[in-house]
Amino acid sequence: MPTTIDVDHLWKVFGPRPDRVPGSPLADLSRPELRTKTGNVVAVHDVSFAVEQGEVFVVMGLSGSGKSTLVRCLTRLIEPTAGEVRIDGRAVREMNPRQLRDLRRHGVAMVFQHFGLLPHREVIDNVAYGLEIQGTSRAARHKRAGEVLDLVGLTGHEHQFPDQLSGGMQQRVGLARALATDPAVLLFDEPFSALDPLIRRDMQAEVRRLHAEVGKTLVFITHDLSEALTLGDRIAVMRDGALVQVGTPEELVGAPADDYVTDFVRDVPRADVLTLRWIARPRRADETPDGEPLPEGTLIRDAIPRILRANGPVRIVPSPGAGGAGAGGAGAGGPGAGGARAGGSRAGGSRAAGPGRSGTGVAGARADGSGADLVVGVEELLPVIAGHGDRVPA
Ligand SMILES: Nc1ncnc2c1ncn2[C@@H]1O[C@H](COP(=O)(O)OP(=O)(O)OP(=O)(O)O)[C@@H](O)[C@H]1O
Repeated sequence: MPTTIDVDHLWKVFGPRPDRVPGSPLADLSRPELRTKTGNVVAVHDVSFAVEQGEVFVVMGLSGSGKSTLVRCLTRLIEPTAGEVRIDGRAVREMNPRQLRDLRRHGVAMVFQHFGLLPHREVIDNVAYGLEIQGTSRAARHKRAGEVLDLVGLTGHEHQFPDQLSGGMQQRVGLARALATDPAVLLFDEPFSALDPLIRRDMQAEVRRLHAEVGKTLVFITHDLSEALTLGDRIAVMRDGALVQVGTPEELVGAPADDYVTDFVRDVPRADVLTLRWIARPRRADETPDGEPLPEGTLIRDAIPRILRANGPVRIVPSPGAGGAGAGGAGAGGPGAGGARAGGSRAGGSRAAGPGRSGTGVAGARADGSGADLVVGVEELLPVIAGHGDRVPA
């Protein structure tokens, strides 16, 4: 899969003489120490990652961890202090003002929490705004705006004004406006955090549906873990400007890189996120598997009744199209299901996919040469169902 966004050792330092911080001993100071000593804040701290074409990449972290600054640096809405960003292979920091304008008009669109709609323009003209700036004729831009309004379920509302719509509908207009110019990349900065929970869930479903339909590359900021797990093919967890871990929902929940990530995922029901590959083990010589085998990408939650009913362990087989022991994919039906996309990240703290317990789980079992005869029995299920499966040592 081609890389759409490539971020390489990116820094953003606010305050006086920011250039002196990246790569110097000052960068090792804590945020409060650095602020006291120099008046600087490192909002983005030596961050590297790659987003593949068509991927939904979520950036998650507590308030102040640097999510917004990082995402704004991608199109230089905030000027990075050091490092490189490439979008579709083009070095963003080397772009001149005209190239940068082109990138923002055609290549990358943003959807913000505050919808940023123009209050005195009808919905259709809000959606067509980006096309108008591009110089598209009125008829052509209205035609396109009508198409994307249909895509987000707002046909019939073309001639209303934004304040005549609910918050959820206004955010759909924001989505339609971002889609109208057919950008390759959509950046979402906490777009749904002002919406009430039910509408928020609707909008998350809408984003998943649109993603399946239009196949754009999405970068989505949230501080909400369940939103991250619902939407993300991969999730990058930020703390104090740095990336702590980049991984699939399954990797974050199954193998949190440190206490910060562990705290984030503590209350996630593991059986709802982890798949059978996480707990599969080699069959013992005295065991006879029972019943139809289960694909390794099956969510543990969905396999529980089968495994509990079986007379003996159930054989685990590769998921269709999974390509063997690539344990990085979310697998069939998992949150953020969408194939093995764990590769490509150079983030510090990112773990190899798989359960990390030697001899257990698909990756471990195959790595120790025990062949493909893997099983899951009741004894593997119990720790997960009880909610305290083995914690992976750091
Ligand atoms: N213009 C600025 N000048 C100085 N410091 C800034 C500026 N913008 C952001 N910061 C600081 O950079 C750090 C990262 O801020 P940022 O807004 O990127 O975090 P965030 O994770 O997006 O937070 P939130 O979820 O609250 O929006 C914070 O400590 C913030 O105070």
